[in-house]
Amino acid sequence: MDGGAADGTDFSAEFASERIVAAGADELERAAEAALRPRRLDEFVGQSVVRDQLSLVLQAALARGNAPEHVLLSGPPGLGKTTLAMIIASELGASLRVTSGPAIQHAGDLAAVLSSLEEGEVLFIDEIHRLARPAEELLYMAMEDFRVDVVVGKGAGASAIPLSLPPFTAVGATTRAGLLPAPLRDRFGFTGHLDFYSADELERVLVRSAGLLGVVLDPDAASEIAGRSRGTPRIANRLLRRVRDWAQVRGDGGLDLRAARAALEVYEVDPIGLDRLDRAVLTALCTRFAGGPVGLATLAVTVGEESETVETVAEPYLVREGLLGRTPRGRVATPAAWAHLGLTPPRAEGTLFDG
Ligand SMILES: Nc1ncnc2c1ncn2[C@@H]1O[C@H](COP(=O)(O)OP(=O)(O)OP(=O)(O)O)[C@@H](O)[C@H]1O
Repeated sequence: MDGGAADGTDFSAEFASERIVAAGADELERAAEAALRPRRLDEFVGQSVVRDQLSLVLQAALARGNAPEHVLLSGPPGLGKTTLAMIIASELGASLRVTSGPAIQHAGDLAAVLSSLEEGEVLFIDEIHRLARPAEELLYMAMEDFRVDVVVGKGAGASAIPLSLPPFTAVGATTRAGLLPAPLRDRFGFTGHLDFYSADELERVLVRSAGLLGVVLDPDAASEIAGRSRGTPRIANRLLRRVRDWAQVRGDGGLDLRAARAALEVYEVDPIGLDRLDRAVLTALCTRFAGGPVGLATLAVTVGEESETVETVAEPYLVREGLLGRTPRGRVATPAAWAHLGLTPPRAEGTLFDG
């Protein structure tokens, strides 16, 4: 995953993969997730707008007996893009081919995948914003004209042989829709943007997952875990597995409120989903710098982290939750940050004699 925050929004999980509240997942976790994936659109919780729109696109295509238009799914990691791609294929009764931007090094790699597609297949390209330029250009042509030029030979003797492709549906997923070049974006007939889930939706995700894991989750435990899951089903499912561990090893096996709170305390995930690093940043900002403004580099040194880690791992969620502000003069703690830490902000100068 990429690291920078060129557009001010960063969904990177590069540094975050070991955190319990990381939005990204490693291979091992993806295997655990597979069992919890909804298989049909009506099992997919939340995202009602995208779900409804997608359902229309798919039903219309099925009724016409055509492959549907290409679909672009955008949004932060862990919100269900891969799951939706799998659902699209299964709703269409089509098989799914999976690849990703980073896996395609050369245009030839993509040409090989495209030329082996069968009619109606769904081609899922994860992290599509990371495709190399020549592959991207090949993809435009394939998506628009169902054709690729296969280059035979090398140098001056090379020639391009046009090869027509059967109709297929490309499903692209990206965490950074803004990074997609317009010509590529324009080739998608339908774009769905996934947003963070409400606590209520996450509770439904958790209850469903608990059922699949064969455990009973008390409603107040579901609500407790949902509140700490940062709007992200992947995090909710991960916390659920940790609570299940706690209940099995230290509790009586029941997934109740006590087990949820105790387990999440062990993993240092606080009631609004902040972890140790998030809290260290906020605490330093409030107690060492009187709430700021303070420069990123100084703040990072104070918590013993790289600036990039603080910026890409901790800050996006703190900003999203309205706990930290990024100003031209540096980082500032908001009144909500002081309140969350149970601290009283120093009285601002000029308000001393107010009232
Ligand atoms: N709407 C949903 N309902 C139920 N479970 C969901 C939903 N969305 C995601 N999940 C679960 O969350 C986990 C992560 O989802 P998924 O892999 O689809 O996310 P993603 O957006 O593709 O993430 P990434 O960009 O990191 O690949 C999966 O286990 C999936 O089952």
